Amino acid sequence: MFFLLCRVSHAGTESGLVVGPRRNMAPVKVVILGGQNTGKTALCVRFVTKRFIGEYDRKKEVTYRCSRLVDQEAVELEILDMTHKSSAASLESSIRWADGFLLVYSITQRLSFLEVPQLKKLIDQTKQSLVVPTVLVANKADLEIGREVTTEEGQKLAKDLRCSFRELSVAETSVSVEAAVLQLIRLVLDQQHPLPDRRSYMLTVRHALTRKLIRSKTMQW
Ligand SMILES: Nc1nc2c(ncn2[C@@H]2O[C@H](COP(=O)(O)OP(=O)(O)OP(=O)(O)O)[C@@H](O)[C@H]2O)c(=O)[nH]1
Repeated sequence: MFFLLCRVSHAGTESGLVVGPRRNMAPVKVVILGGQNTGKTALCVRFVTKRFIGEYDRKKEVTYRCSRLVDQEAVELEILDMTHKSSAASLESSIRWADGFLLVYSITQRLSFLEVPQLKKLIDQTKQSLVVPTVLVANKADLEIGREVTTEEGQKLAKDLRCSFRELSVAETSVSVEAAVLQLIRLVLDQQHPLPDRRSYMLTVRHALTRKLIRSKTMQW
């Protein structure tokens, strides 16, 4: 039997690496959203356990907890796996809770692809932001014979919706799943705590604007 609530620890001084100071002590909160049977649970389980388990007896939302080393920082993760049956209220509160999103569709189900823009709109509206860390995941790439959505369509949609894009097969390998989730974590961390050079750029812009404002006020007086 598979345990729905897992804790897998990969943090610490794995491989003798020195873990640097954390940019973020709070867990990074991720929600997985998408249409029915797109492989959301399979993706969560693959990420947490590295295993692909074909069928799941799951009727409600499940939160997985684990940790990872991301760029030599230990990061705690909470991943909420939504079902396609989740109520609108629960969907909205989950979106409010999350820091980042994995939007999953299946390349063999065009309908799941067509549902993505609506979900992204709901995320943007609920978060009241157009820069919400999001990775669009095109799953089931192993089922080429049943493909209904091209890679180019996926890439274009991701660009239109301001998301990163990954086409992968949860069934085939855990490497691409790991890469997709880590990409999302980096997007979240970078948004929460911009890199020093980006921060100093922002400060330069702010100082320049302040100087301009002071000068224009001085001229008015
Ligand atoms: N061939 C293939 N099958 C996959 C892949 N990922 C998931 N599946 C299968 O797709 C089916 C649905 O997977 P789930 O993970 O239960 O999908 P879900 O999105 O969580 O489903 P809901 O409960 O409807 O929300 C299962 O039979 C999985 O084994 C994949 O990459 N390739």
